[in-house]
Amino acid sequence: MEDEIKDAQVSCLSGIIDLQRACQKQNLKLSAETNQYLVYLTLKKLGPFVAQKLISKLVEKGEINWEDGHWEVEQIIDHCEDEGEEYYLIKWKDWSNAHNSWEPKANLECTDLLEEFHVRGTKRKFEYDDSVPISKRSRVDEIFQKLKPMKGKISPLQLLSVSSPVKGGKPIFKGLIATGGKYKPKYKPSAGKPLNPRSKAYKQKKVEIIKALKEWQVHLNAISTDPAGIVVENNIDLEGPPENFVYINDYKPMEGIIIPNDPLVGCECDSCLDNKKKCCVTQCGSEFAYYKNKRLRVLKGTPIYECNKRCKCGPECPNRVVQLGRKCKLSIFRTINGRGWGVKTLQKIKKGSFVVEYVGEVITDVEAEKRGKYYDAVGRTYLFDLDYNDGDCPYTVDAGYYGNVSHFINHSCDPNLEVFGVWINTLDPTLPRIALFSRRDIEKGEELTFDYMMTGDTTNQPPTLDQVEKDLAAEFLKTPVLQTYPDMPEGEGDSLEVTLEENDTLPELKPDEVKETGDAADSNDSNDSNIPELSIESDEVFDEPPKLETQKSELIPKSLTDQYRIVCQCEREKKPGIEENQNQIKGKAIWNEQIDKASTQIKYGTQLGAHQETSNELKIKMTAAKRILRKSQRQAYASQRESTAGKNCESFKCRQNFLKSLSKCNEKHHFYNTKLLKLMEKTAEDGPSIMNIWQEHFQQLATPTY
Ligand SMILES: C[S@@+](CC[C@H](N)C(=O)[O-])C[C@H]1O[C@@H](n2cnc3c(N)ncnc32)[C@H](O)[C@@H]1O
Repeated sequence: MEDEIKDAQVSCLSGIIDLQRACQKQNLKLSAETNQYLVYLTLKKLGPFVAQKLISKLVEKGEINWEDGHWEVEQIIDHCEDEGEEYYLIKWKDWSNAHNSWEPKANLECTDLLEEFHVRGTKRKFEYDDSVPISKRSRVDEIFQKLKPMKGKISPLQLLSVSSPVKGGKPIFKGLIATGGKYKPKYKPSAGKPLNPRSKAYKQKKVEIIKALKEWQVHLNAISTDPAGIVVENNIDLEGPPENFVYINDYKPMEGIIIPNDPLVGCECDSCLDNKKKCCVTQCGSEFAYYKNKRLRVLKGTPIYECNKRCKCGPECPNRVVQLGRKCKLSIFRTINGRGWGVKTLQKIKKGSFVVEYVGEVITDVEAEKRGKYYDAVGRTYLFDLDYNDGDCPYTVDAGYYGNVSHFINHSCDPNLEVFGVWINTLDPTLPRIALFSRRDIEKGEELTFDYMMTGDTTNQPPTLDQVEKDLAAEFLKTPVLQTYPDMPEGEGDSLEVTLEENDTLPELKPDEVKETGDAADSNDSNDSNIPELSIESDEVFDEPPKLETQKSELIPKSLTDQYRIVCQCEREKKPGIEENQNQIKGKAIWNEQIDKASTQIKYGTQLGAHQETSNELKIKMTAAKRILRKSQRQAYASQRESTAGKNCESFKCRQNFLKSLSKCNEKHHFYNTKLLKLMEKTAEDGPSIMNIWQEHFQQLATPTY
């Protein structure tokens, strides 16, 4: 099951988009270097075709000003006609032949070169060396090099925001569709420039689109035989119903392929679930796939055999699930980040539930090879290899032209759906049905996704990111942190063991409370190389303590370190005559060191937050950690106030609390830094040098020093 998708070219953009969006939300600005790196990653993920298309759109919109000559025609190489429209194959100045593109005549202003081409005719053909195949990667690198002078001026989101619907094929823009001249244009160029969303024409068009989508929705529901309905929504752009797409309910075999539909065996059970061992499933050598509630009980990769039309059991049999159709109401919606249409659920889905079947044309491997090349060229993929039979894969499902709602389901590296091969009335091992089940509980409104590349472990459910985070947290919570504080009163123990309990949680903060620190905004414009030297100035991080009437001015703490001294002093005042002994001095040193480190962690964490970490959750936790420190600070003041007022000195308790809070804080920071490191590693893949810079930072920070 390793290569279900032929020539899959889809990489997940979600990470980059989420990252930038989260940054925007928190008013964080990426450094120019980081931005450039993300642009590079985005271009790489989009591939040269789509990347060029989006860049051209930005050029058209005037958001990018190429230096003069960037899209200058160097030579006209070839000419063709398509549906009455004339096209020329252009070699662009300063771009390699890999970027040669077919352009409609109307786009060209180089009359001299056109004349010269026609005079020269086909006698003196332009020659270029295409013996060395130019990789997509190197073409992306070339585009990136051209964008480089605009350092920081173009962002991944900006790039994706101009991505537009692809209707059956691709519109041709100036300097687009770099085919290296190998494919001739098949599609007419799009008419005119995109409409201004505020214009009357746009609104009028929108009304038409909504009407067309409504009609399409009615049409889909009339054809669909599934028990649950389909809704169509587009609140994003002017994309109407897709052209060249026919809704079907079952596989549509291409000419020459026959899908058998008469199983030789069926079961005779009264109750299949109670009679698992004798049921047809076990006879087929597999496990009973479902619980009584019809949810999955088998691991990813297990073949599913359902009771078939020869079986005696009725539709209520727990072993009839996929064959009863989709029971979950879904919506085909327009994504906001350049991924075209997507599918979301309109109701909660429990883990292990059948969601939808992947249907399409069943084609031969030879035909799949051909179509794969085409899909590859237009940067889309709908091919699903039915290679469940030990590598033997005579058939592929193509949902590109014929399909159901699953045609619109997008890819994710952390998907919520899992693919299973299901055999019902067709028991041919090379012709399973493809069913998508939920990998976890899915909330109403969540987009449904599956991993096109099917790269995960085929025997065990791969842990979700969420699970990984939980494991990481559990790891930290498990390890007791021993804090030794030698300066303890007798009887209280010479060491204080601070262990975080499972249920020890940081105070809940609402996202808007995050703003209160202001630290992130301070470092908005800095980049990795100019993280300022750290100093521990309490007023930068903590509240100004309340002034005490009875307090001597020199006792007003300026920093946490000072605060500790006050606590010590307060201790001494409680026990006059006791000199500061070696233990106390040592204890004080440890104390100071801990406070310094905690503050450094907080400041570093905040700076990281400003640079790379954009998770709102992290910011909340950071603020919460600071709050814990502030709270202990307040406690220290309170106890100090009590002691100076001659009341029962609570300073030990206070110090204990303080220590506990600090330890908690340290752990949390260590946890989040490690988490950040993991996240960054996950995003890094094969990124260039900036990754190393980041990793160095993270490695330093992730090393527990206390
Ligand atoms: C099976 S279709 C999914 C529906 C598609 N979005 C549409 O509008 O028809 C697969 C195509 O959607 C796009 N796509 C799907 N998942 C994506 C992702 N995570 N990031 C970027 N593009 C994606 C790619 O163009 C891919 O070839």
